[in-house]
Amino acid sequence: MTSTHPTAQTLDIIKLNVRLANGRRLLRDVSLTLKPGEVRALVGESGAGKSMIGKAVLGILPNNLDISEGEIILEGAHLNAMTPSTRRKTVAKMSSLIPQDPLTALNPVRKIGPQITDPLIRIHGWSADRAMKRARDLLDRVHIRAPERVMASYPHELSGGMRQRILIAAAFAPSPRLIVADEPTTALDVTVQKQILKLIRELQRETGTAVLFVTHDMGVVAKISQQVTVLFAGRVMEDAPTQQVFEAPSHPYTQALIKATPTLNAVTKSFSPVPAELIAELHSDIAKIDAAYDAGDRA
Ligand SMILES: Nc1ncnc2c1ncn2[C@@H]1O[C@H](COP(=O)(O)OP(=O)(O)OP(=O)(O)O)[C@@H](O)[C@H]1O
Repeated sequence: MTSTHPTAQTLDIIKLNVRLANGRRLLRDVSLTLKPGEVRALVGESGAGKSMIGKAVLGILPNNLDISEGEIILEGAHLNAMTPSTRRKTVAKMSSLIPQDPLTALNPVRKIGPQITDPLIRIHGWSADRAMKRARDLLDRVHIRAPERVMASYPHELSGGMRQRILIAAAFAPSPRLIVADEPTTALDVTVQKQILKLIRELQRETGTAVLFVTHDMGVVAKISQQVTVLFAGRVMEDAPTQQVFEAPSHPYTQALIKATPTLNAVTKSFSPVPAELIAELHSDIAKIDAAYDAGDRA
């Protein structure tokens, strides 16, 4: 049977490498897929390259970093083959970001309303009325009381939890195919974190939007995702269904991450940090892989 779609995936990342100008690789042959309606967690400790994958997909890598090799295919569109301006428009139409820090993500001198409606009008070509109605509906859906009053407020007049709800509403408003959620609960209080996670999960299920969910917390992985990519130093250590990862983690680093998560081990209180010897061993393996890769480049 032939399909009219060039790919059945929402997102396909194939052997993605990101380098610094001096040649040092920060992402190393990262491959992953995201099916429509799926949540894939990207998990690993600080510096693993989780955010960088999200930024590479959205085309917002810092200027000093380059995609040196690999493919990013969003809804069948080969992003790396596009001109920067076509790429920007394609990504803006198909995807949204829920950022880590809601305060810096919002413009402090603009009211909330236009910050939600402007992209709907500018990028998606909606009428002002349609955009206003959608903003009101979504604010209501994320449990913001008095949406009209909130839309007329400035970001500093609202709590951190409310600001993050607003960004969740804004991300879901255009019904994107993909949402990148970059540690969306890290900057919030623990009780607010739980509510925000629940909200993202509910909206994701209702809308069927595929989500790439960046987190350092295996407890969050267990709650939100169906698939997991475990990263260490810009390299995929394990890629498997979430349930399988918790029942039978195959990589020692995944096993160590699970043991190191207090919320997963709250009953036994037997959590322990990722062993330094394991980290050293993984770094040494990666140095060998990099040397072989660079030798291949020079050959
Ligand atoms: N603009 C940059 N220039 C140089 N190195 C960078 C730059 N941005 C990130 N890095 C490095 O790339 C690696 C991956 O960074 P990234 O932010 O993706 O990590 P992360 O897994 O999201 O960690 P965290 O949870 O701390 O944000 C890190 O070693 C980081 O220091």
